[in-house]
Amino acid sequence: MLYMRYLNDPTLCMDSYQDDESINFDSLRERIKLPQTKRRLPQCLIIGVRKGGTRALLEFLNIHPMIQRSTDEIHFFDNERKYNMGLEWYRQQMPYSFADQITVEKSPAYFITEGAPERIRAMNESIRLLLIVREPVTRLISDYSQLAANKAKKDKFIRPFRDLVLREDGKINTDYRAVRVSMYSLYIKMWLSIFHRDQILIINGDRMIQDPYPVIYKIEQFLGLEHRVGRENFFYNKTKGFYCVRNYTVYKCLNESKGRKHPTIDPELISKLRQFYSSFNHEFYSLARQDFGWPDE
Ligand SMILES: Nc1ncnc2c1ncn2[C@@H]1O[C@H](COP(=O)(O)OS(=O)(=O)O)[C@@H](OP(=O)(O)O)[C@H]1O
Repeated sequence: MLYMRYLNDPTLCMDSYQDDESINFDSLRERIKLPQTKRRLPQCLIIGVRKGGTRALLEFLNIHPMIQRSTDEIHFFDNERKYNMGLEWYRQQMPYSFADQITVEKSPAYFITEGAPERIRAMNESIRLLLIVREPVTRLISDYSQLAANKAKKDKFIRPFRDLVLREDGKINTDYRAVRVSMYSLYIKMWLSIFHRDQILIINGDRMIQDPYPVIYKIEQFLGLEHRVGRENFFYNKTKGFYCVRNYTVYKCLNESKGRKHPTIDPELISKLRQFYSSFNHEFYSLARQDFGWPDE
């Protein structure tokens, strides 16, 4: 009965980064299927951007009792093999939910994948999309830090940031994927050609780091949800240097792969990168109908 209450009230579930002593609600939900629940295709997707704060956003949203989220990134719409397994396979990857709950999945690669918007529209043309972006140079450095950390784990050689982002002639190396991902205007165009602007909420990831509460409040409105996530659900953890979440049972921060220390980059190179992104940024503001105010140099 106690578990029934926990399972019925997902405000009590902050399961993706639970420690060993806590109850793992995701796995419990998998084992105890409540009557009236079933796996449903997502009605809301976090489409990106990589290193924008997608995991924090998903976990913050998961505090809401009317939201159920897929803990894993499914990569259904950006992976041919998975896409060919069909929508029924995708549905099976989703958590159990009640009919009035909203299922959310996040895979940051969707944002940059050609064809993903068409595939998503074919699943649900009235889907709600969340895109969280960060200042493009910060995002690039974050992306590099992740790739460097992965190489370090495998004892592989890590090329310096400068060598990857600059070509031999000193121009910005747009062949480097991490550089390209921050050229947001290129990708938002393909989404806006498929979806109505009102179906996409674009979130400022740098602001969410400073104060997650208003961001989640806005998303509650966007998704037509009752306001249920309060300021009291967030607390700033000095050691982590980021906001973490709490409710009746949980007091948790994202794991160490989120909020990595970034390498120090030569300010001249930062300035050069900002200049490079400037025209893409202004085009993005105009398409997004939102001025993010990112520095032009
Ligand atoms: N509350 C909270 N806790 C920890 N980290 C936070 C939080 N809010 C935003 N962020 C930022 O999220 C960055 C990782 O972004 P993603 O989760 O989108 O990364 S990924 O694309 O899924 O790998 C991560 O980037 P790095 O700082 O480079 O690690 C964080 O800056």
